[in-house]
Amino acid sequence: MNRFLSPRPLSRRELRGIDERAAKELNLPTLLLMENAGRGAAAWLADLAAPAVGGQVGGLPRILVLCGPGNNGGDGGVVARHLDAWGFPVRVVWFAARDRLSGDAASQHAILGASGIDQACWPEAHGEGEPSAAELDALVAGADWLVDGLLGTGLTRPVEGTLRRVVEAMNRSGKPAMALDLPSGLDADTGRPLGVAVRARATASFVAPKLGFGAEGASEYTGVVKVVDIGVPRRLLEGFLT
Ligand SMILES: NC(=O)C1=CN([C@@H]2O[C@H](COP(=O)(O)OP(=O)(O)OC[C@H]3O[C@@H](n4cnc5c(N)ncnc54)[C@H](O)[C@@H]3O)[C@@H](O)[C@H]2O)[C@@H](O)CC1
Ligand SMILES: [K+]
Repeated sequence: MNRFLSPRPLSRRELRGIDERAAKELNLPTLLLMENAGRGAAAWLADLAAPAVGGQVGGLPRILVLCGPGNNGGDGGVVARHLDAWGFPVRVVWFAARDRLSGDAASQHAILGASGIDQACWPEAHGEGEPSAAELDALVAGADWLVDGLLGTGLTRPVEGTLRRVVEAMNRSGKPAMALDLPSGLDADTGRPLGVAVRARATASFVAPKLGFGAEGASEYTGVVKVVDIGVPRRLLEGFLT
């Protein structure tokens, strides 16, 4: 976390603009930004989930990372790899068909596969069709902490179908969850859920807080918010720094 400069809350458009500039102008691969994002979130989660534990593998809480089809899911893959390297029992479930994953998310899926980390794509593992509430309840029941890598700033419409059922199961479980970038389903600009949204214990917000986090009732979904800096140089943040 950056104790020095922190950007003001940004809109979804401003955020995606910074992401694009970082990739285009700096020739900074988005995989590197994703690595910084996931590593920062994982380090915070390790402190939240295992505050007193250190140095031994036994007894670390079980982490279930739930990934969506895009780069928010890719962030989840990075979180899983770092927590696994620190000794946490980790499982990753992608709620997207393998051939639907592309770009950085597909890279992270391949890296997890090569790392021998327990991961599955729901459609392949459970057949087509919507997961049932009971199946999802059983999945999240086996975890102590959940990581929400379903949807980030790519959210463009109310959460429907499978992802809606996953969000509802996460909320029903009462398990503590860390949201990556923002709680899945929360509109970054209004701070209101689009249909449904994850009620997180903590939100690791990349680059800057989202405009909507200050809205009435948004903290029910974000929980405690921390900004995780991902290596965007100050020049790209000029004009946004408090
Ligand atoms: N671009 C970058 O440089 C970085 C992006 N990062 C991550 O990338 C995220 C944005 O990734 P993406 O643009 O791939 O999008 P997301 O991963 O947020 O969303 C994935 C896809 O879900 C689909 N979708 C949108 N609304 C939906 C809905 N209601 N129900 C079901 N599917 C829906 C869209 O096709 C979208 O592309 C950020 O929130 C952040 O977590 C980080 O890795 C940091 C670096
Ligand atoms: K999320």
